[in-house]
Amino acid sequence: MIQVSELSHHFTIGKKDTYKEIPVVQHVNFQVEEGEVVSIVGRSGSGKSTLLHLLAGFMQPIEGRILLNKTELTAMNEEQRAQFRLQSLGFIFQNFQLLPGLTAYENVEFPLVLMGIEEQERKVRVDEIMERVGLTSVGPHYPNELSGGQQQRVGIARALINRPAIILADEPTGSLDSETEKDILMLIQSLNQKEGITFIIITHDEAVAQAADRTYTMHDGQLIGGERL
Ligand SMILES: Nc1ncnc2c1ncn2[C@@H]1O[C@H](COP(=O)(O)OP(=O)(O)OP(=O)(O)O)[C@@H](O)[C@H]1O
Repeated sequence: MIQVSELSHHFTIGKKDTYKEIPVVQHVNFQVEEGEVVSIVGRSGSGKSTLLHLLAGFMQPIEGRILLNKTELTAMNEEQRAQFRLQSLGFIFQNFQLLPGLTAYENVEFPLVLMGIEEQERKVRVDEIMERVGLTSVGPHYPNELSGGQQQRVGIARALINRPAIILADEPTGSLDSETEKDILMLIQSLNQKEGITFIIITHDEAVAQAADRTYTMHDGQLIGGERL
């Protein structure tokens, strides 16, 4: 389902004459099967978020290939990647990244507006997803009127709204207290088990890492481990 080969990326920092290349992802190879939950752990600055952003097509790697469901993401231009993301991927952020001027309902609905889906169908789909993640009563509320856990449920509902086969999550429980973290973890597990959604989750959290089928460790831009326990 996900096949990554020889993926490398560096950032360029500094001024024109004295610029430096900082390698961040180095010759990463890995595969994820349909329906797996894979976690990625590793020290701060080891390159985890950069790897996930490459998988989401937010940016293009310097080298290497990413195949998502047999589609080569790395062969697409920026606009094609954005379109592919909108149609086929979900992304969950640590700090939720909700639009503050939109209600919870409108945040979840937003990707469908971008996809040009008409209002009647949008309503059916948003209502169904909101119910599934336990958000029915908070639809009219703005993000700043919601708890952290509720905001993350809105983030998850938004990630689910395009019915993606793959969800990428960058520290999805990193801003939550431990009780709320458990709720969100259970929601992720139930989405995986009931709907077969594949998850790749970056985490610092032991409980989240342990709930995964496999765990990789990112170390200085390289991915190690990942064996099935
Ligand atoms: N846009 C950028 N320009 C220059 N350097 C960057 C950029 N983004 C990230 N970096 C650098 O790349 C390295 C890896 O960053 P990344 O965010 O991928 O690490 P991480 O493992 O996700 O860290 P954390 O756990 O703290 O989120 C860091 O040294 C960071 O400073």
